Amino acid sequence: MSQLGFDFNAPDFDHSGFIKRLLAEEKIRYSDVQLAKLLCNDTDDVFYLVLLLLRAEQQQHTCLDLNSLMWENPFQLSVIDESQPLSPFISREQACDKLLHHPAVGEGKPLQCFAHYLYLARLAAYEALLAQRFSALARQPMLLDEVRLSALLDSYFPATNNEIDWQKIACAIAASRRLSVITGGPGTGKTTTVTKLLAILQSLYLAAPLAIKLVAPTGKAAARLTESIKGAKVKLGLAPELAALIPEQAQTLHRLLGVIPHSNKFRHDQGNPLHLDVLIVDEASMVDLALMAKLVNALPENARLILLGDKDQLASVDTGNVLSDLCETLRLGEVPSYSEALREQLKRWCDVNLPAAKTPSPLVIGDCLAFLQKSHRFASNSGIGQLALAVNRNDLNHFDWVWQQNFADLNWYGLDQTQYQALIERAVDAYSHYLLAIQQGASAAQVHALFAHFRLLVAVREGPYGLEELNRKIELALMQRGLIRLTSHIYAGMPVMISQNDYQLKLFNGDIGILLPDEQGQLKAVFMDEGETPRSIYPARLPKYDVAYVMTIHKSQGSEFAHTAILLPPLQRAQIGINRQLLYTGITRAKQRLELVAQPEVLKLAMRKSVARSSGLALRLKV
Ligand SMILES: Nc1ncnc2c1ncn2[C@@H]1O[C@H](COP(=O)(O)OP(=O)(O)OP(=O)(O)O)[C@@H](O)[C@H]1O
Repeated sequence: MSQLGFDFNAPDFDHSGFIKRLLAEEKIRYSDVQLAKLLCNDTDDVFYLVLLLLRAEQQQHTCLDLNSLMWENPFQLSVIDESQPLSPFISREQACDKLLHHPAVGEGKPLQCFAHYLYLARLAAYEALLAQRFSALARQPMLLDEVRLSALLDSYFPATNNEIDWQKIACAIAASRRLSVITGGPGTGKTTTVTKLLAILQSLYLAAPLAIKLVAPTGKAAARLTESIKGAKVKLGLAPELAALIPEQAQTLHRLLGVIPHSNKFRHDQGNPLHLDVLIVDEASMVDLALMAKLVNALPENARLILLGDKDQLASVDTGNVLSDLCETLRLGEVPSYSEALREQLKRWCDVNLPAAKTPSPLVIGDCLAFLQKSHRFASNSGIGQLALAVNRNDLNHFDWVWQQNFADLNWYGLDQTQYQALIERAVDAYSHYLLAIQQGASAAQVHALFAHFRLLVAVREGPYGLEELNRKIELALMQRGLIRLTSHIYAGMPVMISQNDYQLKLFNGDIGILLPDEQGQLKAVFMDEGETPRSIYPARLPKYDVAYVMTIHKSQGSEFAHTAILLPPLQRAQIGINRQLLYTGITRAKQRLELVAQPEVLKLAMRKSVARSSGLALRLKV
């Protein structure tokens, strides 16, 4: 008997049968087997660990966490026949020992180990670089006029009551450090805080104003940041000379870094750093490990990096979970664990006495974190805000309470054929406004604004509850109402969402265009880019796209809609891909009205299921 209690990896273990079963159950891909064979000559423990690593990478984990691996059934095979082995390993100890002594593992080798994590070398290198740069930024001291900073903080955050002003604390932290992370849910004032921060920084360095750049991961998110900063500047009523020193125009990260066509490198890197003093990255939860590493690597010496985002949203589409890893120690309702030195500084600058941390922050970047927890967008009578809170905390009592309140901004319909059909009709009503505006000759900007008012969000692509089928059903219903003329596969008013980056055309995953006739009546896809200027492209030249009446919640990240509807599949189809972060992200896309079409059990299932991605970043950032 083995240490795992099963005699699976006996000398006569049927490797080819086991691999066939992994392929048949779609636990691995054929190409994974080929790659694993390249790295390991034998079908041994390390071979299977590589298969598991490749599987983890496809699920966007940065590494394979050997501590949380279910060694008895690591591939999560279904138990059909008791005599069929579920694990190729004799014991965890033996597998780990073989791994450490394997010729493909180690510094400069294709596989690397760090603590109890196994990596593909490329991802280990990104993670190590990021940890090293973040630590250096967090430790780099800054010269500061404390008296002036304190006076500026007081003028931008006048004391109102006895409550701790966390926005003021966030500003104090970000003004005094090279690295800061400001996280918070929707409407907690991240943009307002950062606008005040920029005003404070420019006031501190008035003699030589700072070069400030604003970026976001997608064009849509950059456009939103531009709008929010513009709005926040107006609300703050800044003196014109100071307002002029605060940029409004945000750009995409790719544009800032300078895309090189057909290359995964950027024009700006360590050898050719960016020209800036302060970089603000909004929607940082969407930035994957590789992009964040390349961004941080391209920062010039002495630059400040300020990351903004909601740590509880879905992680980036690609590998990693950087923002969430950085904010790992933050808990809703709790004061962050700041060092004694920072608490002293905050007392001097903000006149605030923060309680000593129960345990010191284990992270080097602990003093760089600011957590905004009070929503200023959603009043206590807003159902959207309360529902987001209940879901985020997985608080079923609060969830039930929310639905007893009959909030005006919240509707929940169950899921049956009638509700499904009614949702399509409501979507058609909502989309009729922008389509009628096209018929009346409205400008592209107006059409885009009307289209952006409403969106139907779904969890999946395929099947009756998925993006593709629902897009077709909405198109058909729009045609039946005479709102579109569906004579060919493209038509006036057709909304498209780009699903593949095209660096030449400067069209990026998530960009939204609407097909509109030009002066000659020729249909062109019109995009609004990050600014107000429309850009037209012949439909035939477009990279891969989806019709955009319906969007997956994943793709909706970084966007907001005044009116948002969410459709979730029934329980029997909801086991994969439905989780708390997905539901929370969907809910927080809604600004004024949210409707949910879902079974209660599915909402509760989503709340229970929190997903985490394996990564060693937090461990590398340990003090
Ligand atoms: N301290 C405050 N007191 C009153 N209103 C505030 C305060 N901070 C922010 N607001 C208002 O709350 C709203 C949301 O603020 P803001 O856009 O800065 O939040 P955000 O966290 O950036 O939101 P988003 O979810 O869009 O990222 C704005 O209307 C803003 O003016």
